[in-house]
Amino acid sequence: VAYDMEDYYHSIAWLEEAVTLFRQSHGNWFTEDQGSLEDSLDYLAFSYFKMGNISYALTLSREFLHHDPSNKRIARNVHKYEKLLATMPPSRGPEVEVQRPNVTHLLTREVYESLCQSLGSQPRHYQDPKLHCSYVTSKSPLLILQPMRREIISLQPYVVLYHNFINDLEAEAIKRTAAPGLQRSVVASGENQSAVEYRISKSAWLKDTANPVVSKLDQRIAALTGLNVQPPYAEYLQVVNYGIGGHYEPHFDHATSSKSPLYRLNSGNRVATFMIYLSSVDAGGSTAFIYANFSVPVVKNAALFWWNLHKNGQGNGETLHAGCPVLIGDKWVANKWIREYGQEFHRPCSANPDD
Ligand SMILES: O=C(O)CCC(=O)C(=O)O
Ligand SMILES: [Fe+2]
Repeated sequence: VAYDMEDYYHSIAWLEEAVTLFRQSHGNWFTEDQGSLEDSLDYLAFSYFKMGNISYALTLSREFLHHDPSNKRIARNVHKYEKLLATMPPSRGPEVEVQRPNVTHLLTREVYESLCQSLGSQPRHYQDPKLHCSYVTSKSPLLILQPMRREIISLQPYVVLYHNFINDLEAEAIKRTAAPGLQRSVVASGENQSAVEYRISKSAWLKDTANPVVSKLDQRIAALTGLNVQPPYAEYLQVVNYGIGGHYEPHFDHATSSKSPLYRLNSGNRVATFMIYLSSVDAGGSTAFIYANFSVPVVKNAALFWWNLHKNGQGNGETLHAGCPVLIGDKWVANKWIREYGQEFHRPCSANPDD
């Protein structure tokens, strides 16, 4: 993706790693998609050439020819690089420094990357006693019989983590039911939906009839949030699977324009998100809240809940969040998006923009 987008800063980092691994494997490295040392050298040499480091592009291309002397295109490149170097004044000091691209579509990149590289939020309860853990036993019989362990992660925006919301058997049932229907995830773009490079995962929608576990989860979500999760006041359960490198760059879950397909005439905007972690992940994959400046590590079987809208119906800009790239392992989550309509008596409106 980086190479195709001419983001050579990132393609060089990935390809350097690939070339190193291929070199160390002495030809015994088999990749799923038939990648090879020669492929990586080819792309890496061209990335360096584009960044102006011609002498290193030449070194890498010669290494390529050492392995595959018959490749005419690379032979022509070697010739071209030699000619270029001969006409260039001898360089002084280090070669051209590779600059990090200034990605306009992601102004929040710095914070996003640093939150993803940290270990996730650390307990901050000593800073603010309101950020505490407690058992939730509201009037619901479900919760009286089985109190839920709630950790308040942030007050503005309001984000809480319910530990052991689901059990291992239920999580397996959800993944097993969703697996055959998984398809490349899409996002709302303009008035349509499309696959984009900033959301890399597969997903499937599960109706409550797909498996009895789905309706059990619906009941539990309703008991905990006090919200109406009956269609059309909530969406079906969206099960998402991220592989290595899978991610979802900073975004809002709610519609920021009434033209967005996320905005539904019969149910309004997405008032809240209830996201269940169906797996653990060996490294990476936290959920990062960019403006609020914290990240939540993947806690298997826990569920994260937050309000996307203020009580006056406006989107809460503080909820900008992301699914960090998975580095090792794979990650499964299930999203339940709850709509504005149908909640009139469960979450009354307020004119106060701070509510
Ligand atoms: O995977 C995550 O941690 C976040 C997912 C997310 O934000 C989404 O699916 O809308
Ligand atoms: Fe999201």
